[in-house]
Amino acid sequence: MSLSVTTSPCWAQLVSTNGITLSSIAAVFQCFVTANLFLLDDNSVPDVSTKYDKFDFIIIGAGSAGSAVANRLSEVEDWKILLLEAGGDPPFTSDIPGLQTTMYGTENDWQYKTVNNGITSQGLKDGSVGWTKGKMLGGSSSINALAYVPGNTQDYQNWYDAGNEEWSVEDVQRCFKKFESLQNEKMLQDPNIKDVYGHNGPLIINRYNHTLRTYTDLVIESWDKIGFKRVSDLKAANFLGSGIITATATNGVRQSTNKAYLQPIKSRSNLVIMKDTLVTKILINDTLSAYGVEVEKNGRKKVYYASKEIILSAGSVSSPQLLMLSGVGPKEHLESYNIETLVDSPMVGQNLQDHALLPITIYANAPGEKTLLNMMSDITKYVAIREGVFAQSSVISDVAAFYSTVDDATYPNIETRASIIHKNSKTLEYYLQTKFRYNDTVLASIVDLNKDYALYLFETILLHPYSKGYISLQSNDPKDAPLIYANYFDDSRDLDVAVAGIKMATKILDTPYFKMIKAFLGRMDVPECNEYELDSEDYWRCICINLVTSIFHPMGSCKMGSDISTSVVNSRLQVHGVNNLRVIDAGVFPSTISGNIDAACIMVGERGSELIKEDYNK
Ligand SMILES: Cc1cc2nc3c(=O)[nH]c(=O)nc-3n(C[C@H](O)[C@H](O)[C@H](O)COP(=O)(O)OP(=O)(O)OC[C@H]3O[C@@H](n4cnc5c(N)ncnc54)[C@H](O)[C@@H]3O)c2cc1C
Repeated sequence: MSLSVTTSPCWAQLVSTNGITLSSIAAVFQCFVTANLFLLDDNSVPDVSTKYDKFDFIIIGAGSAGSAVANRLSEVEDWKILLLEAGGDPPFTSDIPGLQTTMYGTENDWQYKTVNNGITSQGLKDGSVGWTKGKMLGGSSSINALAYVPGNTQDYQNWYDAGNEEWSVEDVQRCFKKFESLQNEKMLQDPNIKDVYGHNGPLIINRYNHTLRTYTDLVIESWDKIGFKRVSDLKAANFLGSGIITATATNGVRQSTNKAYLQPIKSRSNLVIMKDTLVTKILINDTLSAYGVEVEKNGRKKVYYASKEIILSAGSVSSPQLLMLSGVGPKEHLESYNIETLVDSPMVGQNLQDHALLPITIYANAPGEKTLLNMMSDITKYVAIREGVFAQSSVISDVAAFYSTVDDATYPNIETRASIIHKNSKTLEYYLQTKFRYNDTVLASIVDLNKDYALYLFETILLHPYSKGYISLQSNDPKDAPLIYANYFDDSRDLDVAVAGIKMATKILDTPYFKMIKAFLGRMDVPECNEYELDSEDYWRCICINLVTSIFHPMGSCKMGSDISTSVVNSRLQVHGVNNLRVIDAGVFPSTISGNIDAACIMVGERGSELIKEDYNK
């Protein structure tokens, strides 16, 4: 194996002082990159400092939605567009699906944490939930877990029925198809699947050639037996049932919105992309019209002006923060930080929703252990042909079930994802630490059982929680992260749904495959829960309260709606009370989506761009 001879110093990085971790694996890849043994796509944009300070449109944030907006608006040749992004180029680990979690806690992550409320998530470090968010070109689409889930049509019917007339199901579906490019040959051969996807858009969607397909198929077969009916494609089945999720990846490489929307147009002469540029304030004049932004780049402050509009696409956490710092928000709150209130907009930062994640840990005697040699061959395989475990999302597999705790419902309220982890996994501890932040006791209880058994970690996700949180300022300094009050289980109905959903999912233990592999439920060591019988309702209530985390889907904090007392933007995404200012990101979702929300964010970027073009007859 020539790689092992020429790269022996690289292999030495594999075992760090903490054993083999995903970080040490990333270090091996880095070594190959440095030695020019591993060719990468160019995901960078040149670092410009433009001499111009006047543009037609300024877009704040080059994330999932903002990248789409930058691309679509700069199609109009006589518009000059400035795209401002606080982060830089994505690291090479962004391209490699299996190294996704190695970006958590780095400069490419905003590293937000929720405020510890002393009640929920007490089995996590500091009682606070990590809210990872991408800080780079492509935003969170460059760090996310790559699941492509456009949601159930009822989600968008709900938006429309709430009075948001620009968001009919037909318009929304047209916008999804506009950016999709399905490239899975098997799926394309089935007309029922082919027809529900777009084929000529910028974002490539495919399925993984998953290394654990034998096991994931058996999980789907088992779900089918407990009533989560197997479907041939989840989008075609309107995200009800179980099956394989498509991914924003192809041939082993992530397809972020940076790759899909920005790289192909980075040399457009009417578009300036400025990286490492933090927007600190939106400037609004006496007639309540937004006309510019203050930024900070390399410690220097500067102002840029927009003659037409400013588009805020900084994501659900930063967008409300920037609005408040700029004088648009709840008056009393702004006054408490000595910020002059230009528009008293009470809903800014309110209505925050997230998809809560609850774990189920099932152990079994298959799949077996991976050796060091297996792991070296995994790395070699990816470097050589972009296949194998690093060509697929970190630990989580690509199968999911969407179901309802209400009998015969056609609208799912739970998504469950299966992570299948080899016995005595070398990377499980790192994964649990970085993604879930479990405290040492909880962590040890999961990792210890995995020493002798494979782990089936089912992530139970609450799709439509009633609980709502909010975002408020910590100070009037734009560099201070805002305070995030997630309020998981604030509404007790959510706990009922979560426990009912988990009880439905654990029925999988009674299916033939799980019996064959002698599967059993493992106890997660949370002292408050240890008095309860395993798998009892009380046990699950206690686990849900103590171990609730996030699947990183904050939405709704700049809600779309008809008036300023109940929402932040109107149906055309214009900020109530301010001229020339729109929000286009996950913040505007008026209600939750049945699944992972990246696709919906990109769709919002596409639809928002259409609305802007309509307003200027372009
Ligand atoms: C770890 C993780 C895993 C996820 N997994 C999935 C998944 O598998 N499937 C799925 O569908 N969804 C997933 N999501 C969710 C999804 O990726 C996000 O909801 C979506 O990308 C959000 O899009 P957005 O445009 O609202 O914001 P973002 O994509 O977060 O973009 C906001 C951008 O604005 C920039 N910005 C913020 N503040 C400023 C400022 N003041 N000045 C300049 N720039 C600023 C940020 O750096 C960022 O680039 C995941 C998210 C995370 C974080």
